[in-house]
Amino acid sequence: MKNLREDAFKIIKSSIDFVLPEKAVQQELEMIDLQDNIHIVAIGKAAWRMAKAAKDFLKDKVKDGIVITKYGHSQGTIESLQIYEAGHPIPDENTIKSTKKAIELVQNLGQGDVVLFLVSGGGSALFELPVEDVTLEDIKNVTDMLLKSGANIVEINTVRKHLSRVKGGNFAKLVEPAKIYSLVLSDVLGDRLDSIASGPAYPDSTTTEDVEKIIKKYDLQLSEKILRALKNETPKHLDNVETRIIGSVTKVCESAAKIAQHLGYNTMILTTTLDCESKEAGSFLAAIVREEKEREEPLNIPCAIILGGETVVHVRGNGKGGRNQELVLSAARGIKGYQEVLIASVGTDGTDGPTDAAGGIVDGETVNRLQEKGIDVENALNNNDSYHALQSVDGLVITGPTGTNVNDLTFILCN
Ligand SMILES: Nc1ncnc2c1ncn2[C@@H]1O[C@H](COP(=O)(O)OP(=O)(O)O)[C@@H](O)[C@H]1O
Ligand SMILES: O=C(O)[C@@H](CO)OP(=O)(O)O
Ligand SMILES: [Mg+2]
Repeated sequence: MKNLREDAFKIIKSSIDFVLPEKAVQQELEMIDLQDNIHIVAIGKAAWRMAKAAKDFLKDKVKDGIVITKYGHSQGTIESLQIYEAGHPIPDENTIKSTKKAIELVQNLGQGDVVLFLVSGGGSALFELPVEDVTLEDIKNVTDMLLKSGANIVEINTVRKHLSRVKGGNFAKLVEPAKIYSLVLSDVLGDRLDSIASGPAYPDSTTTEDVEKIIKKYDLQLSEKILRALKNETPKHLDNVETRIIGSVTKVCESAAKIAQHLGYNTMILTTTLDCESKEAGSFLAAIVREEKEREEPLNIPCAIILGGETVVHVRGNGKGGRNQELVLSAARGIKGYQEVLIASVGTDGTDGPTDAAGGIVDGETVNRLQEKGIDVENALNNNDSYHALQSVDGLVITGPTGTNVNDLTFILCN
């Protein structure tokens, strides 16, 4: 007899453990011949663990360095490195303060110097110094508007890059003439290096014309000042950078598949590029569950169907939630009454939206349990209040910050 819920938590924990950055950072450093006097700059939600792994491996070769991560994501001091925490997903004063410190660290380096740049998602909010005339307040407003617009991360970062002195390759320019080795943990579908953390050390493929299209597409209401600032073009060529991707959503899907197989499920990775509206993804997953229960297609049961990606939410209500929680709550509607089924979805960084949950988990009884509590699923979804709905039926997955960030893992278990 299988315990689907227990298995789901095992799959979540083990597959996230598998994509913690330590091993990947070390493996990559073993292949690069770095001399002494290395300067570490680590940004993003996985910055602390990436920097710790690099320092443990390179030891005294590290001259100095800086870690900029999200609040609650650092785990103490690291010898020779300054550690900062700042606001995410909306940047704050500490974002600017620590970014200035990073610039100070690199701006007077010479040709023989090397910056080891450790990049992970979250970097866009955590690493920022706006172009002239644009204030932190402006950046906060634009970020908030973009995050709620339903724009995907590539579109969001296309706009952010054109307002920044460090994004879109601009940081690499500040590091010149020193060289940058960049190790990147990808949380962007298709591993687009100019989008991950807004590509501070990668030639930017997006243009001011792209920015204009995005403003039109999402009807963004921006001031004259911001529109003027958005005319800044980003660097298209960089000569001082070498970049390697050391982890992505594909890896977490592969590890989830292995664990599910080990637990006795027939397993398939359906996609690693799920990118539609969260609610629609939920409905689609419910349809797959019904197919499994009615016809045992596409897999014989017991089965685990795994998806990776990053869905989007048009936030219109004023509830609390995140894209993974919204996805599973939406899915709960379509699997109502089915026995021995489960759908789970989590952010591998341990935080889904502005909540303390990594994601959510639902089964065939979830909607009935919500009704017993007097919660209407449609209302909760319309108000983007998936967190409180799931909380009332023990449907939240809480892991705390994981120290990695390779996007979202979603899966179905059927027995
Ligand atoms: N109440 C809500 N319900 C669902 N999604 C939300 C809600 N509030 C914010 N979001 C979504 O959460 C996203 C930010 O969540 P977060 O997990 O920090 O993203 P990431 O892990 O990609 O940094 C925003 O893009 C927004 O669309
Ligand atoms: O920093 C960013 O631009 C994005 C993508 O890398 O990460 P997150 O969605 O975690 O903020
Ligand atoms: Mg993201």
